[in-house]
Order: sequence, then C-alpha cells, then structure tokens
Amino acid sequence: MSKLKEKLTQKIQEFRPRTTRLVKEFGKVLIDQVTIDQCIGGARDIRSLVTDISYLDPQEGIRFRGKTIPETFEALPKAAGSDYPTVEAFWSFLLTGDIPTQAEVDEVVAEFKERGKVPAYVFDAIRALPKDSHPMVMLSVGILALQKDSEFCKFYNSGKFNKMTCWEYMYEDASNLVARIAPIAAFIYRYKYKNDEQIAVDPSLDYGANFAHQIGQVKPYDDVARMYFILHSDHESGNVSAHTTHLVASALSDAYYAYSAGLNGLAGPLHGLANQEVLGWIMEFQKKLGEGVEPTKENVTKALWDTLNAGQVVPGYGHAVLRKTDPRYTSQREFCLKHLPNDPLFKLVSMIFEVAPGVLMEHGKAKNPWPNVDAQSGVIQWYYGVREWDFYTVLFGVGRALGCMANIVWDRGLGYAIERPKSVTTAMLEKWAEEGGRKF
Ligand SMILES: CC(=O)SCCNC(=O)CCNC(=O)[C@H](O)C(C)(C)COP(=O)(O)OP(=O)(O)OC[C@H]1O[C@@H](n2cnc3c(N)ncnc32)[C@H](O)[C@@H]1OP(=O)(O)O
Ligand SMILES: O=C([O-])CC(=O)C(=O)O
Repeated sequence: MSKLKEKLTQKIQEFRPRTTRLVKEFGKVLIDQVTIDQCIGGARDIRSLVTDISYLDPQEGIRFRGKTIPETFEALPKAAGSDYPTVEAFWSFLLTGDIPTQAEVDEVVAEFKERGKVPAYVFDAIRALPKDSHPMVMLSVGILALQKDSEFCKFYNSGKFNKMTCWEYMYEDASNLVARIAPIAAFIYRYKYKNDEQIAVDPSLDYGANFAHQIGQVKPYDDVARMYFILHSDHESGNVSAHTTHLVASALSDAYYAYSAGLNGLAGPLHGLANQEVLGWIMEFQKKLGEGVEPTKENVTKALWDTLNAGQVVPGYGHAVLRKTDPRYTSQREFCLKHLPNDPLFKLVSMIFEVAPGVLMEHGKAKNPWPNVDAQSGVIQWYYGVREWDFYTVLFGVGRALGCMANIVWDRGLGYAIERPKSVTTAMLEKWAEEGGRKF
C-alpha cells in the first residue's frame, strides 16, 4: 500500500468516531432553517452539506484544509526550480490535511506516472465524436469511458461489498481519474486544435509540467498549469460541479460516472464556462470597438451596460457565496502583475475590474459586484498562446477533479448516505405562506 493510502486509512479511521458521535448524540440539533425564497432560489445558503476538504467564507474566500491560497502555496513543497507546489503535493494535502514531505510527494509523483497511463479506448471514444463537439463534451465522454475499468464498480459487483472498506476502491478510481484527466485534456487539445499531432508523456516531469509539455508549452507554463489546477480544485461542496459529483457518487455510482456528471455541470455558463464567456465577451467588445480604437473606461462602461440592458449577465462577476473579490482572482492577478504587466488584454481586464463593480452596483441586482476566478484566468492562457478559449473550461475541469475526487473518497470513508432532499409543491408553499410558516 502506498504511504498516502496508508496515511489516509489512518486519518479516515480516526475521523469516523466524530461523524458517528454527531449523528448519534447530536443528530437533532438545529443548525439552520429553510425559507420559501431559499426553496425557490437554488437552496442558497442552506447549511446542509458537510466537507472538510475546503471551506468558503463569503468575505475571505476559499481555504483549502484550513489554509488560504497564499498559505497553501507557501506551505507545500515546491516543484523543482519553481515557485509553485506540484499538483501531487496538493493532492496529498487535500486528501489528508497534512503537508507532505518531499519524499511523500516524490512517491505520489512516481505513482501518478503509472496511474496516468490512459487506455487507448478513451481516445477512440473521443475520436468517435464529431470534431466540432465542445471540448467539455470530449472530456466528459473521455472520463465516462474509463468507467469500464472502475475498481469501485468491480468491488460492488464482487458480492463482497462492504461500506467500511469501499472507500479504498473509490480511492483507487479517484487517484486514477486525477492522474489521467490531465493527459486526456492534453490529448483533446492536440486533437482538436493542433492537427492531432500528439506529444508523448515525458516521464521525467511532474503533473503540471507534463501537462504543459503535452499541450506543447514551455516554461513558465508549467507553473501556470500548477497554479491553475490548484486554484480551481475545490470551492467547498455546494457549487454545481462538486455537488453534482457528490450527489451522483452518493448513489454508489463510481468516480467516473460521478465526475463525468460533475463536468457536465461545470460546462454551464453560470459556472465553469464563465471563463470562456469572459474571453468571448472581451473579443466581441474589441470587435465592436473596431480596429485601432483604444479601450477606455467610458467605452468599457458602455459595453457593460449594453450587456446588462440586453438581459445578460456580466461573465466573471458575481458569486453565490462570495461577497468580496475572489482571492483566486487576486492570486491570478498577482501572477499577471509579475509575468505580464504590460499585456494589452491584462490591461483591459484590469480596466473592467475598475469599472464593472460600480456598474453592477448601480444596476442593483447582483448581490456581489466583485470579480470571481473566471474573470482573470483566460488572460493568462491567452498570453501564453492557449487562445482556443472554448478549451478553458477543460482546464478548469482538470483542476476541479482534485477537489471532487478528494471529496468522494471521504464521502465513502465516512459512509455518507444517498442524497435525497425532500420536495414540496407550490400549493404547499402557498399554504405555509398564509399560515406564517409550516407547523411542525
Ligand atoms: C467558478 C464559478 O462558478 S464562479 C461564477 C461564474 N459565473 C459567472 O461569472 C456568471 C456571471 N455571474 C452570475 O450569473 C451570478 O453572479 C452567479 C450565477 C455566479 C451567482 O448567482 P446568484 O447567487 O443567483 O447571484 P445573485 O443572488 O447576486 O443574483 C441576483 C440577481 O443579480 C443578477 N446577477 C448576478 N450576477 C450578475 C452578473 N455578473 N451580471 C448581471 N447580473 C447578475 C442575477 O442574474 C439575479 O438576477 P435576477 O434577479 O433577475 O434573476
Ligand atoms: O462556489 C461556487 O458556487 C462557484 C465557484 O466559484 C466554484 O465552484 O469554483
């Protein structure tokens, strides 16, 4: 057994009594109430999910295993010659909550090289799709195709299924999925945009560097990949992609079924696809502005109002939980200030950052007028030559796999139940509204 799995076994065993005690001794303690607008309005803010992988504070933003983004980057062992940690170090951290030693990281790096070998049938399945399919369709199909080799599914069908040990098989699938999703994404990139000229894995490289290599990028894109995958990994478990993955896995569907479904949610324009939408919005804006006309605060403001007046959302702004600028936006902005301060697209995105919050506040609808992660991520990709912006959500999907997979390993480890909230009818809501609330 690998050291990581050994450690995880110990962590899960130690953790279980906490969950058991909460349910047995404190199961009926009230922690929230549900109002009619929450019921109709997307269950916003209802505290009804549990995860210890990350927590999102509305003001402060995300903490991974208790650490802010800067603290996470600071604490983890870095890739050789890099300012950023390896994805493998981060995976170990997300799973266990412990900062791994360099030796522990090296073991995961070596393990991922084995796990990361993608079976040919995955590529066949992707190639069978029309080439103009969205790359998120390709990614979702590629992940789903892996299902036939699911260890968890085999264990379920073995007749020896056991709720206490099934997490171990989920862990195998989750690790394989994480190791394989980046090479699958790289394959899609080369297949769709680079004439299907594939680049073989370089066994000397870590996860992020190998992804950079396989899509045909050179340094410092290895750091871009590491940073990007880590930043996009997890955002507690109520967001659409994480929640979908958790929900599907709660039916004891394996990691491949669950994450393929999660990716389909990530592909929505109000969620992960917003980073593609941001680039699309900017390109449309520049086209309308015309050749040689400089973006100014005035013409950016006008374009934002045009979008709002047309009944559309400003992509990359607003959030269901956050009420301040997303620290993932800030982290990427800091990267841009260091590596591409004079890039015209970065300057334009910065100008949008200056005016959009004011416009959204004046518009008066969005509860959060500040930028989210998606407002900034495309600029970096564009700068390094990854200009096919319909691919950006695939990059998000590779990163999000880390959080979603860590979550479902723990879901099974702690024996979480099949998810099944209760529905009510509109007539019931009307009755309870008149009565001043549901009588218990
Ligand atoms: C990785 C991520 O998923 S981050 C989010 C990525 N998505 C985007 O950037 C898309 C643009 N943003 C949005 O659509 C929203 O802010 C969401 C989906 C992120 C959050 O949705 P909600 O929690 O419902 O936001 P909120 O409570 O502020 O919505 C209230 C109203 O403001 C509107 N609003 C919210 N954000 C925006 C925005 N960026 N532009 C215009 N209107 C907005 C909503 O559409 C809603 O309008 P309605 O009452 O007519 O339906
Ligand atoms: O938290 C959310 O609802 C959306 C988001 O930013 C993410 O999933 O990364």
